[in-house]
Amino acid sequence: MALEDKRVPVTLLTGFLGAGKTTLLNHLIRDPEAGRIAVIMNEFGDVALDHDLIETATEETVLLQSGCLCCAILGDLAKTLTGLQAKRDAGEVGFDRVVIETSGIADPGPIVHTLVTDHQIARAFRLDGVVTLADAATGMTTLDRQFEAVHQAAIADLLILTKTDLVDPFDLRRFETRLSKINASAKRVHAAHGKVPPGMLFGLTAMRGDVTSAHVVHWLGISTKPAAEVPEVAQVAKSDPLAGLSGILAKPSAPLGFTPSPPATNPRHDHQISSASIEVSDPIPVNIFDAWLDGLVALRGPDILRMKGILHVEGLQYPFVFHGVQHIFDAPVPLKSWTGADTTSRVVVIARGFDEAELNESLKLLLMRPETTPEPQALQGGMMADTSEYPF
Ligand SMILES: Nc1nc2c(ncn2[C@@H]2O[C@H](COP(=O)(O)OP(=O)(O)OP(=O)(O)O)[C@@H](O)[C@H]2O)c(=O)[nH]1
Repeated sequence: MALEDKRVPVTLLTGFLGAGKTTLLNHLIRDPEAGRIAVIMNEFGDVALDHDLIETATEETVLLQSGCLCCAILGDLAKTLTGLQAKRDAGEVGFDRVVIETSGIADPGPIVHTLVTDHQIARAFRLDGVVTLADAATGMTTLDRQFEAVHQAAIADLLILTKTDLVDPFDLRRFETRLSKINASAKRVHAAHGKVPPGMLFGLTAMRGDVTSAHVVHWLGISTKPAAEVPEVAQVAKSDPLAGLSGILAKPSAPLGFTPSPPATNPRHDHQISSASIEVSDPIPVNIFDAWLDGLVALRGPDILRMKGILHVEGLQYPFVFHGVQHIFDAPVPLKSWTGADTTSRVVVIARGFDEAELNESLKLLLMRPETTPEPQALQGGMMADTSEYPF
């Protein structure tokens, strides 16, 4: 039976300058179906305009000003969240969830890191999803010019296209295609002037112990085709599974065949973004997964915009869902109530500066099988070493 996660869900609402975040938020907080929401807003610059534009339907609206949330005032976010929690515990305010509206130029990565790694925050709050608004009218140019906008799209669980009324269907399709190349796993919807049913914005990640397999597959956004049916993957699985593994592992300077990141020559274009996914039908030995992950993170950590997946580990009865941004991972969540015979692991990676073939090749390492696999509990270090107990 899965333990109920009682922490307050936090939605990160991001999107480039003028994408329509405040417009959407105004609709949201007026919608009775959205429940009680505490809003944290961040504006970059001296004039706190958005704060004035937000109607006072929420019990608690906090403005974080004079700096960008993703850099200068990350510490303020931690203080604000813990302050909100203290007021809630004291019965001074009531809210069931928090929405953080980032400034338009914020890189959402560091904010996600803070939500996940700050122990005080993570005790009371959990990331419920990243919602990114993409302006269909100006989005193409913004993606060309601003890497923050590319990262905002890449990290999203849900992409909301705004201002679709201002573009013709052909341009809209081109924009959608571009977004799908940056982040194939995010669901995409259109919103006219910020009108989105609240239910669509919430419960986006599968980082909860009580999720269903359908929810996980939806969150990962990849097909449910078994690995054996994917010709390229099946071929690798059948070739000598250990060929190269020990050799690769014996070369710590280039573990698992990854090459160190080349210096970014033009970080402002999303053609440097690639994504890849894999499905592995049989449980993965924990040391294979740890070796793959360690190698990827050690050499290419800063380039990993997002990684998520469900993992069936050899020797464990139930799978885990995991989620990482760059080298930082949420505590993996064991799905103890998982039922059914499906043991397919699914992993999705969105990265910068990778050749897509290289990314696919690295994922195929998850199909390798050593002759003997240590018990998961016996392993030291690595992601799985910390996951034997549900932390909440
Ligand atoms: N035509 C059209 N305009 C929209 C739509 N959504 C929002 N807008 C307008 O876009 C402008 C910017 O919207 P905001 O909600 O302030 O955008 P924001 O993302 O909060 O902006 P920043 O805080 O500056 O980053 C406003 O004038 C909105 O009325 C839409 O679907 N269609």
